[in-house]
Amino acid sequence: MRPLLFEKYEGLGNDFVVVEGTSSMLSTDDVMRICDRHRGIGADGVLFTGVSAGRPFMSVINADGSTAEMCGNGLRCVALHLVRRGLVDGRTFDVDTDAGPHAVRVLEVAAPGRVEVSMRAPSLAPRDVPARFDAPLIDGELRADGVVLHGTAVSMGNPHLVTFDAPDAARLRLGPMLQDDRRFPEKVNVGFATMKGRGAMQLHVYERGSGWTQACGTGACAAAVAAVETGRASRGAPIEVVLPGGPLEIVVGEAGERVRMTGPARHVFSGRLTLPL
Ligand SMILES: N[C@H](CCC[C@H](N)C(=O)O)C(=O)O
Repeated sequence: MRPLLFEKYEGLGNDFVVVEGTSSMLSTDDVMRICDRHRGIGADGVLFTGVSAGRPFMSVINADGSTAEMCGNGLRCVALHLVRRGLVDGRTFDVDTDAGPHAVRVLEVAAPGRVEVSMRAPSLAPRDVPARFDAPLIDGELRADGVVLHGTAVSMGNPHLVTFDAPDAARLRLGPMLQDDRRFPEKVNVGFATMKGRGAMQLHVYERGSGWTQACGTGACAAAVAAVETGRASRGAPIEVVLPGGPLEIVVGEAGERVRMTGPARHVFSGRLTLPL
């Protein structure tokens, strides 16, 4: 039996258990039980954070125990946590993630919990997503379960497939199906977007390893990038991405530049549990 101190956070209803330490602290079973909304705390994932050798870090484990390279809503929650706990100086700092050498940059942690971050630059290269296509998938035709739709594959450090033309009636069926599509060897987060003019969209995301969530930060970034790459939105202009849990403001920079995401993060409660649950 071992105690575990944790903090519960949420960003637009995408909720996380935040633990100071590394992901080696918990087994896959621990994470799954912690995230279980009936037998545990309940969360879309567990975030591990702290400062190592003077560098803030974040690691992400999904509710099903799978590892994710990046988490946008989680990053805002971790940024708020690091500031609340006095583990970083000031309001602007870099955070190392498992998405490779380019740290993401927290630009501002403003009260009450409005956080602006500079996400790493997106990539549409199939090898980066990763995806089994010969060329970048930009409004490329896909067939799934007898439905013909068009999708754009984007890496935000984690893999995303965004479609603007999936029939609403098919969305609930297509989300889980496309998440496991064999063309995405590490599975994929699936975003179903509907443009509302050039500066706004509605978005529902079926997340890899967590299912339908109230919000997906990297999904909002990927959908904004896909909208720009397919001519549905403009670079440099704010795009309001409205998710079931609320809106995020995304600004897509020039090609190869970072994507800015602004939205809320909220500390819900502190807790202590005894493992194994
Ligand atoms: N399920 C995602 C990680 C969490 C992403 C999402 N919660 C966000 O805010 O970006 C994946 O496996 O890539």
